Amino acid sequence: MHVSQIVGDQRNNKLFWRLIIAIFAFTRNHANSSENDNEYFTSITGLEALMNTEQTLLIDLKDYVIKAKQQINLLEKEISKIAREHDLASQNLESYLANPVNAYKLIKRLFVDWEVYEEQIAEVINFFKLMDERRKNFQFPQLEDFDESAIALVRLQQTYQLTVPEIAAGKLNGIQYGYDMTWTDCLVLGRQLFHMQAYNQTKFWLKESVKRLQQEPDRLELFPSDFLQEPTEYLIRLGDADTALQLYKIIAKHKEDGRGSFKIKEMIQSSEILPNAANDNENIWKTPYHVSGRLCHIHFSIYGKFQMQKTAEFDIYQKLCRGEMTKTAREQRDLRCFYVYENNGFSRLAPFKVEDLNLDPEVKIFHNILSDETIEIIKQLASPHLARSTVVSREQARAATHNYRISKNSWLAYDSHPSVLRMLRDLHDITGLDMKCSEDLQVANYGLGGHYEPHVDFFPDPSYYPTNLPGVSGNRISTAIFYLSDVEQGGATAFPFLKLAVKPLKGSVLFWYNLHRSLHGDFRTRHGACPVLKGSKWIGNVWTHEGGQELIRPCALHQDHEISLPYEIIK
Ligand SMILES: O=C(O)CCC(=O)C(=O)O
Ligand SMILES: [Fe+2]
Repeated sequence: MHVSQIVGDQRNNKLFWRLIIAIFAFTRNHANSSENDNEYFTSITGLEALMNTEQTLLIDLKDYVIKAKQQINLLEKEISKIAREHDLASQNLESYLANPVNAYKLIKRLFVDWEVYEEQIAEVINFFKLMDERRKNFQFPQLEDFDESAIALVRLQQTYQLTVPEIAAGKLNGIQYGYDMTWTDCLVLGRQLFHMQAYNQTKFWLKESVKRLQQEPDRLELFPSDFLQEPTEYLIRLGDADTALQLYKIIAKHKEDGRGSFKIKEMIQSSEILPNAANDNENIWKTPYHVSGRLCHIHFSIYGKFQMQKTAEFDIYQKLCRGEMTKTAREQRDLRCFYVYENNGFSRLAPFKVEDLNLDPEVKIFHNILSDETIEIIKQLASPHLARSTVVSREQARAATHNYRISKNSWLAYDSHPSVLRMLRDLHDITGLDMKCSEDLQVANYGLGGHYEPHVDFFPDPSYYPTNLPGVSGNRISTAIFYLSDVEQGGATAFPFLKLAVKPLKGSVLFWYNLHRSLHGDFRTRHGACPVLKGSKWIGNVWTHEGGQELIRPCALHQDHEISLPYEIIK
C-alpha cells in the first residue's frame, strides 16, 4: 500500500480506540489479581471511594485524549510530508536519490525522525505507567465486586419481581431513577450471568442487549467481532436461535470483519443446547439458604450447585418485602400507640412514643428517638471502621461471610461518645431493661441489593453465647434496631411468621424480645433485612443479654416456649 493512502484513513482512529480498550482490558485483569480487602459491593460507603477513583481517571483520560489528538495531528503531518517525498521519488527514483539534499533527508529521517516518532508513540504506553500509579494510590473494585454487584441486581429483580426491560430502562418499581443501560451494559451482564450458570437470566439480558443494539448500534465499531460472537453462541446454546440470528445480522451489517469471522449456520448446527436452559429459575438459582442451626434449606444459587426448593417462609418473606402481605384489620385490632414515661422522671415531661407492631411476641417501634445530628455523629464515628458483616452458624465454628448477609458493620463502645451512651439510656428508659448487659452498638450499612435473609438473633445453642464480652452473659434477650436512615425503596425489616414488614424510619427504634419469658428462644421472631432497592440503609443494633434481667422480666408460672417450637423447623 502506498504511504499516502494511509493518510486520513479512519483506521487510525480505530487503532486509537483499540488501544484504549486494550488499556481497559489490562485494567480489569490487573484488578482481578489481588485480595479483595474492601468488598465495595457490600455497602454504599465504599462506592463513594470508587466514584472518586473514576473522577481522577476521567481527568487522566481527558488529558490523554487531548494529547493523543495533538500527537495524531502531528504524526499525520509527518506522514503527509514523507508521502510527498515518496511521490516525488516514484517519478524517477535514481535522479531523486542523486540529489544530495534528498539523500541527506532520507538518511536523517531514518536516523533521527523515526526515533522521534517512536518516542511520541511510546508516550501512549506511559498511560500504563500512570495506571499502575493510580492503581497503587486509588481504590479499585475486584472480580468479586463485579460478580456480586451482578448478583445483587438479580436478587433485586427476583425479590421485587422486576422485569429486565424495566431495570435496563433505569426504572425500579415503576419509578424512573437512573439512566438507561446501554446495549454493552446488558451484554456484559448477560455474559457474566452465563458464566455463573444463571442461564435464564442470561437469555433476558442478551435479548435486551440485542433489542437495544438494533435501536442504536452506537459504539459497535469499538468492539472486535469476537466480543459479539461469544454471546451469539450463548444464545444458541440457550435455545434462542432467533435472537442469535438477529445479533448475527447486526454484526454482519455493521462490521466489516463480521461476515467472515464465523458462520452462524455451522454454529447453530454444532452448538449443544444446554439442558434445563429454558426453565432454570428453580434449578439454577439455588444457594444454601441460611437457616440458623438447621440443615441448609435452599433457594437461589447463582452457582447452580444445589437443588433444593426455596421454603414457604422465604416465599412469605419476599412477599412482605414487596409489600404484598400485611396483617388483616382483625390482626391489627389490638395494636396500640401509647406514651411511656415510667422508668425516668424526666420522661414525664417528654414521654416516649411507642407503637405496637405485634403483641405476641412483643414487637414495638419507638418514634422520634434520635435527632439527625446524633445520627450524623454515629455514622461518622462508625464509618472509618466498617468491615464486611459476618454470620455465626452451627455449621461453622467461626464467624464467616455469606451471601445471605451482605452489608458492612462496625462496633462502637458506649463510652466512645455521649450520644452513643444516650442511646442505651433511652432504651432503658423505654423498656425498663438493664442495659449494662448489652453488646457494643453495631452500626451497619447496606448497599444496593444489600440484605440479610431471615434468621434469629438469639443463639439456639448455649455453646455460642459470647464469652469474651465483659458484663454480658446469657442469650440475647432483646434486639433494638435504631434506624439511622430512611430507605427510598426496599430495605424493610420483615418477620415472615408475624406477617410484618417494618419500613426503616430515620430516628425510630424497632424493638422486640428474642426469648420467651422462660428464656427459651422464640422462633417466631425470625426476621430478615429485605434487599435495598434504592438508597443507602443505615442501622444501629443493640443486643441486650439475659444476665441481670431476672427481676425485670421474670419467667411466668407456666412454660411458654412450646408455642414457638413449631416455627423452629422451617418449611
Ligand atoms: O437491617 C435490618 O432491618 C435487620 C438487621 C438484622 O436483623 C441484624 O442485623 O441482625
Ligand atoms: Fe437480626
